[in-house]
Amino acid sequence: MAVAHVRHRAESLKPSQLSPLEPLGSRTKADNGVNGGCPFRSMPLNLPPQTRRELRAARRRLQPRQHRRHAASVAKQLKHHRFFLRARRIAFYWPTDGELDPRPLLRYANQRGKVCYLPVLRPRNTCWGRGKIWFVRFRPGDRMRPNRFGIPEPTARGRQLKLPWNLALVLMPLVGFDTDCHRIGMGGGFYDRSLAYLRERRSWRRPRLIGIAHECQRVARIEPSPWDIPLDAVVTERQVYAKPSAGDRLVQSRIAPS
Ligand SMILES: Nc1nc2c(c(=O)[nH]1)N(C=O)[C@@H](CNc1ccc(C(=O)N[C@@H](CCC(=O)O)C(=O)O)cc1)CN2
Ligand SMILES: Nc1ncnc2c1ncn2[C@@H]1O[C@H](COP(=O)(O)OP(=O)(O)OP(=O)(O)O)[C@@H](O)[C@H]1O
Repeated sequence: MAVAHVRHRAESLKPSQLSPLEPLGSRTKADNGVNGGCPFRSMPLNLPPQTRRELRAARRRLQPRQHRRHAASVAKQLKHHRFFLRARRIAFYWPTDGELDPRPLLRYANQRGKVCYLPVLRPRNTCWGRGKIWFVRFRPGDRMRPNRFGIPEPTARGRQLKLPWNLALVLMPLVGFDTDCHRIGMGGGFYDRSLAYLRERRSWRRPRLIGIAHECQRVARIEPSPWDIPLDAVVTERQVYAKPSAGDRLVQSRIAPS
């Protein structure tokens, strides 16, 4: 329903901006953007601002009942996911702007003895630089204060702070994703900057990264930018999208038409 609404809105966009907003299920397999049938084959992360706005509007249009159902479904799938089961320290986020609500899973995780964190924009002047996030320990009921974007954050004073390499799993909000687990965020680059160390030191401790989204945030294809950190998986109310393995990519390139 929400997707149909997006399609209706999309009709007023320029042709080059149409396809990422269309439900992929409405196209034939040959036309789904993977093999060139899609006029919008790939989408750079430095998107036209209008595309980000449309994707954000799509998730905001979901009804409260749909939000609850999606949140419950994602929690149900993740409770049994091996990354969640194995992780002790897990970063969540406080939902804003129609994002899928991870708080049912947060409550469950807290009951199961997991140590939960929320992102906080650079709480102090530290060597962990500008435009990055810390992760602050959070228990349901803790005091919160809005950050500069109006998103509630736990107050950092006296709380345990963690950097990403101390976490086992980071659940990430997103604005758009594709089935290769590429992510478009709000455009601040906070997660990418905070995880940039993973590009330089591959053997460095790496948290598992799972994007959480509504199905209506799926786009045909995102061309990753050089700073983009790929996710291990994306979970929606419908399914878990796992990052294709190197083996899958090899097979795909062998069968792809030259
Ligand atoms: N729930 C949640 N928490 C999060 C993020 C997120 O995406 N979701 N972030 C993910 O990185 C960080 C915050 N990043 C954000 C980046 C831009 C905007 C935003 O609304 N920008 C406005 C412009 C506002 C302005 O310039 O003052 C906009 O795009 O309209 C919000 C959060 C950390 N916490
Ligand atoms: N590792 C990095 N170092 C410096 N700048 C970066 C890095 N990663 C991203 N940026 C900058 O951040 C800006 C926004 O990046 P991008 O559009 O990928 O953000 P995003 O992933 O959508 O946002 P967010 O992570 O906050 O949800 C880019 O213009 C880029 O210049």
